[in-house]
Formats: sequence, C-alpha cells, structure tokens
Amino acid sequence: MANSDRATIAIAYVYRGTFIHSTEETAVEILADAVLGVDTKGKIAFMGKGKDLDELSQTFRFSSSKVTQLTQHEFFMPGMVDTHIHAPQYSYAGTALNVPLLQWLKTYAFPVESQFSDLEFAHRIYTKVVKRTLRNGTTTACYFATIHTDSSLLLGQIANDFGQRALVGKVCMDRNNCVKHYKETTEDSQEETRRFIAELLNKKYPLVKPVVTPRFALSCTGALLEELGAIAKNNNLHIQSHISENTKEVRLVKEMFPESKSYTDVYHKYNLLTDKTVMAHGCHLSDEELALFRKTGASLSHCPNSNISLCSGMLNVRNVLKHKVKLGLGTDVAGGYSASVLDAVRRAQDMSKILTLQNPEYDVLTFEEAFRLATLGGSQALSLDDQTGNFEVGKDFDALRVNVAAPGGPIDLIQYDGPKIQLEKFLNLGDDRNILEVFVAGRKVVPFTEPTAE
Ligand SMILES: Nc1nc2[nH]cnc2c(=O)[nH]1
Ligand SMILES: [Zn+2]
Repeated sequence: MANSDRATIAIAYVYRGTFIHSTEETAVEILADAVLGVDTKGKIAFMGKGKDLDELSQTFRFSSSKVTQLTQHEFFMPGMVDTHIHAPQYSYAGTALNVPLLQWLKTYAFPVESQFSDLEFAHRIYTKVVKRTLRNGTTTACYFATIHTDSSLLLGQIANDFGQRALVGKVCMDRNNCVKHYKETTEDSQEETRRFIAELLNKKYPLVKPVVTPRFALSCTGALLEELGAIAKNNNLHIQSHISENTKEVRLVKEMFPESKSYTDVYHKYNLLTDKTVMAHGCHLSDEELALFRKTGASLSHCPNSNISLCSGMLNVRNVLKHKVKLGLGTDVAGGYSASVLDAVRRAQDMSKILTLQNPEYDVLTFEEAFRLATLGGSQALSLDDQTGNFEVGKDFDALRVNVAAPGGPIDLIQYDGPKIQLEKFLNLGDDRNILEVFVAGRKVVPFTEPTAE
C-alpha cells in the first residue's frame, strides 16, 4: 500500500499491547508490545511494533489520544467462532442430558422448538442467547433457529441489533415420526425457506446472513433435500446440517436412503456439500467420507460437549486434520450444555485425551491447536476467513480484550505470567469475567450499551 493510500484511511482507534492469534503456519503467534489500528469501517488498518508507533501515527495520521495501552495482564485475541448452536434450545440448556440423541430430540428438542411460533417467547429467548454468547466471547455464531420463518427472522434481527456476526438458519424438516405437529409439508418448507432468505437478505444487515438448514437427513425427504441444494446453489448461500453424530442415526440413514453409498453421499447427491457447508459432529465418518468432505470443501463442526453429554461418539480430530478437512468448534447448545466456546476448547482437549487413553499412538490436541480451532479454524469452517478469524490487516476487527487478572474473576494472580501462559490460563480457567471488551467489525458490543443493557 502506498503511503498516500494509507493517509486516506481514517483511523478510529489504536490499541497497544499484546496480541495473540493463529495463522496458517502457527497455532499461537504472540505479538508483544504491538500496535493495532482499526479504521472507521471496523477493519484492521495496520499491525506494527510498539516502537514504531510514532512513525505509524504519521503515516496513518492519528493522534496519540486515539491510542489505548493494555496493562501487563491483558491481551487481545480474535473473537471466537461458534460453528454450531441451536438458539431455541438455549431455553433448556443445562438440563435434559439423560437420553441418547433420537430420544432426546423427541422428548426435549422438538416439543421446545415447537413453541417458537410464539414471537414474544422467541424474542425473550433469542435476546438471551445472543447476549450470553457475546458476553462469552462468541463474535461469530452459526445458528439453527426453528421451522418458524418469522421467529427465525427475529433471531437475525436480534443478532444484528446486538452486533453479532451470525449465520441464521430457518430449520427445514418435512419428516418427523416422533412429534407429528413439529414438521412442515415439503412445499411449505421450500417456500418458507425462499421467503426466509429473501426477507433476511432484504434487511441488508451487514453481518447477518441466511444459511440453508436441512435439519438432518432423517428429518428430510429426498425431494426437500434436492430443492434445498438448488436454493443454496442458485443464491450462493451457506448450508448447515448434522451428520454421523450417533450410530443409530447412521444406521437409519442407510435404511432410509439405500441408494446412497454413505451418509455423506446422501448430502453430496443433493448438492448440499459445498465449500460453504458446515456439518455438525461427523463422529462416525469413514476415511472415504472425509475424503469427500475434502474434495467438496465442506467443513465439520466439532461439538465435544454434546457428543459426551448425549453419549454420541468421539470425533477423531487428528484424522479429520490429516484429511485436511476444515474444522471448527461448536457448542451445539443444548445437546452441549454450555454456551461458551471456551468450554468447547476444554472438552475438545479432554476428548482427545480419552482417545489417547484408548490408543497411546493418538496425539493429543494441544491448547494451542484448540485455540486455533476456536478462532481461525471456525472462520475457515464457515468460509468467513476472508473477514474474520485472526488479526490480518484488512480483516474486520473481531476481538476479545482479555484480562487474566480481572478483579473478582476466576483466575488468581500468583505471579506475573508471560503471554502464552496467560492464554493457557484463560482458555482453561477463564470466563466472561476475564473478557473486558468484545469487538465485532470494530464496534464495541460488550459491555452492552444502553438501552439494551441488563
Ligand atoms: N445434537 C443435535 N443433533 C441433531 N440432529 C438433528 N437435530 C439435532 C439437534 O437439534 N441437536
Ligand atoms: Zn446440533
């Protein structure tokens, strides 16, 4: 960039201190005494060394009043990406974890989701889940809503109002043998999906996009899957669903779609595997199926809390990475009981340790790798890595200002820790009390501003 171009960028604010992020090459890159400038459009205008601040201030023409210095216990990290969360299920998060998946859907998920035709109820729950996840540091969320178009649109509006980057899906299901009233006709599901997409796009929310959302193969007919594949293709949209979460589900999919070679093949056949597809779970995928993910560019959302809570299975993360399949972390609320990606970071490591206990050759996931999955990995899994995921110049400033020694927080200050230990402690022990500020596309979204503060 020429100096004259730089001078035309208007700098909104600058932070000086420690920045920690992931790159393709390095899971944890630490930039100590760095300066990062955010322009008035919310993009990262520059990242430099603290000692070069004077020079940067001349090049980018900002005054010292725009610079905020972090303390020695603080650092910035990229905002976290929740690649899979069910917003309506937040209403019963932390309960109902006593049965396996298909029984759980019938007993808890479907009856609760059917209540979201009530817009007032939806408004109350969706406000809570957006606020809670933002406070927990989720700057990007990939949401399932319910089959109801208007309340799904409301979720998009609430995410936009609070400034969260979000993919929002109106759930599609034209088959439901367990809760008969919680399903749509094939035609309604197709038509309402088209209406949902048109109305959400029409709002022109800068950070909220629609995502085509067949719930999973078991709840959709081939006719519906086919049309959803076409809708996604014609509008170049994201796609999300579930895959290979539980062995009984895999068996039933084989029975229901006998013409397909595998579960993955069912989605592939209907053009639902693209480089803008994210599939939750994948615990029981074969190598052949992973190769198809790689070939199509589709990604997986690893949801370890849910996989343990519903006794669904254990994803072999090493094998997924070996196949070069894009991978992010998901909370899968409420199959997963926690609405924090920090919890997913911890469970992902725990699960890989269980796999090591079973097979000592299995290489455990390091905290550095889990950090990358929670940030850059998630942005890649959602094909949003051109906009978010790390502190590359030109990306949006989606960031968490973390203070490991926040007064009243969960981490006791024993001695001064260097940045890498600070990050490790935050990932393993921290919570929202350590997250002083949350930024999405340069806008400070936490602490909440009036009149929405509670
Ligand atoms: N964990 C989980 N798996 C699913 N498969 C289909 N629907 C769901 C859901 O709501 N949660
Ligand atoms: Zn799910």
